[in-house]
Amino acid sequence: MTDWTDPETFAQALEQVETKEKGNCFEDFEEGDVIEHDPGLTLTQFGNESWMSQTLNHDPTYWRADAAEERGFEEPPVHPDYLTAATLGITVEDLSEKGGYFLGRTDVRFPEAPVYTGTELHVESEVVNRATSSSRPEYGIVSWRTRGKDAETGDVLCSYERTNMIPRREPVATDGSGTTAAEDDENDGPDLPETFVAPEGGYFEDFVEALETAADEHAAVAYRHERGRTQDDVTVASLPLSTLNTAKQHHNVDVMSDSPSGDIVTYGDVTRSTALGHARSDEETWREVGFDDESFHTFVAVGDTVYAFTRVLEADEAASSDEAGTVTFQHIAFNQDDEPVYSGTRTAEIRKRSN
Ligand SMILES: CC(C)(COP(=O)(O)OP(=O)(O)OC[C@H]1O[C@@H](n2cnc3c(N)ncnc32)[C@H](O)[C@@H]1OP(=O)(O)O)[C@@H](O)C(=O)NCCC(=O)NCCSC(=O)C[C@](C)(O)C(=O)O
Repeated sequence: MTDWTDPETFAQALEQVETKEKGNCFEDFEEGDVIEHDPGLTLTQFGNESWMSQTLNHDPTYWRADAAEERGFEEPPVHPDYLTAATLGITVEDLSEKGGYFLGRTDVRFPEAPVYTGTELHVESEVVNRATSSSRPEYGIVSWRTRGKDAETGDVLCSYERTNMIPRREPVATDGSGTTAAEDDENDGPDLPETFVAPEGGYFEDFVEALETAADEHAAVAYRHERGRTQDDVTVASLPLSTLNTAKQHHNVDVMSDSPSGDIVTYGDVTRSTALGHARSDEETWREVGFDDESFHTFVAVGDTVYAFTRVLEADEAASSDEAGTVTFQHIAFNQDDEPVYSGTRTAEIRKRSN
């Protein structure tokens, strides 16, 4: 009788059998397709707190009943970064489990009303664009518009448009016209302002004052945050799986050894949330309004440290509450070699100093 566990026999069996594949390739997506994602999850206090603790998002509003009540919430709400990561995590099985990297996202929006733990999330996505990659024939580029809804009420809790590199079944011939970083560098040297201004504090008025100072001098409001978070097994593998993100990029070292990164990499939402956590620790955040033009520039892996840099772009008195004003930031996450790994603009309401 055949011993199927004999290594030689088993190796041959492995070669001959069909693999029940997961996920979809570039060719499987058609513009206009709407995909209702079967996985869904309940936004739990444990999931919320694990995400926030590990990404250094320690704003007491999300942790303590008295601080939440002071902000007008019934209890500590779900953090917008965990909500965003969970909305995306649920989509991975259908959209990006096949591999390929998260390149960018824009138009990330949240409603004004807070979301509380216990809410069941139901997510759907529409394919909005498919494009050939001119530099990487084995991949295509796909964009989806995704909506995370309260499964009970149907209210949209988080929406965005995301773009990924997605493996093709068959590589295509390309013109190879992608511009390389070296070519870009040849054209321009750095063009930075002479002076950098940092706000004195973290209230809305501090950002307004810093912008006014910078307007008077040939200057920009830009500063770095001191904290860094070295990536470990928890941030790279555990946090994405806690959002049902099944992308092999984060937990299958075997497959990833033969990929552009050569190793498992941090989930883009962990990298970005960590940098935002550093930035928020130096401000009085009132409410997250949205994010645009988010890009992931290079890989982050176990052992890399995520730091954050902030530019303040605009401040506006108008906000959903008299207690806050609206500030637009550009945040850049960077690693221990000072290489940008993520950038994006963020619009947030920032608390005003009480008189
Ligand atoms: C992927 C790498 C190696 C390619 O690096 P490269 O040097 O080959 O090229 P590139 O220029 O950066 O980008 C390749 C192509 O994508 C295009 N592209 C680029 N960005 C955008 C964008 N926003 N929107 C639309 N298109 C974009 C770009 O224009 C170019 O087109 P081309 O081939 O025709 O010249 C490099 O960009 C890189 O290392 N990026 C970081 C990727 C990363 O670490 N992402 C986060 C982790 S993966 C993840 O979280 C996964 C997730 C969430 O679980 C899940 O989707 O399932």
